[in-house]
Amino acid sequence: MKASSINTAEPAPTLMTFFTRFEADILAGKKTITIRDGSESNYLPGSTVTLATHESGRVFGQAKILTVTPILFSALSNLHAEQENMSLDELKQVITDIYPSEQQLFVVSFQHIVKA
Ligand SMILES: CC(=O)Nc1ccn([C@@H]2O[C@H](CO)[C@@H](O)[C@H]2O)c(=O)n1
Repeated sequence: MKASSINTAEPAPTLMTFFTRFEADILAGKKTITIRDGSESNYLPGSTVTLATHESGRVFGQAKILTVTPILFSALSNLHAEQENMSLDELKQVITDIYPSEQQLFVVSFQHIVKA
């Protein structure tokens, strides 16, 4: 990973937002990773984050951050798709919609621990 990809000036975030449509899968333990760009890659493994909806900021639980791993868009595989509870085609479409033309991404794995 390039040093310039790591934002060392900011403290590790304690809030992680998700589109509301993913809430049920997260609470059911079916979605255990999220894929973010460099600006959202500063999560600290071992830390606990509050989960909230992107649309309204409604808190729906807490999760423990397990790992943060760089990944190129071109290296996304069925393993990632399984952990997102979607097909690889769906996952690539979702990521392209959120992060157009971004190659360098980060897999953030988490364990959902508390329901709000
Ligand atoms: C709301 C917000 O700030 N940002 C994001 C960014 C990503 N995601 C989801 O993570 C996976 C890979 O990107 C897919 O399931 C995405 O839909 C999300 O829910 N919210």
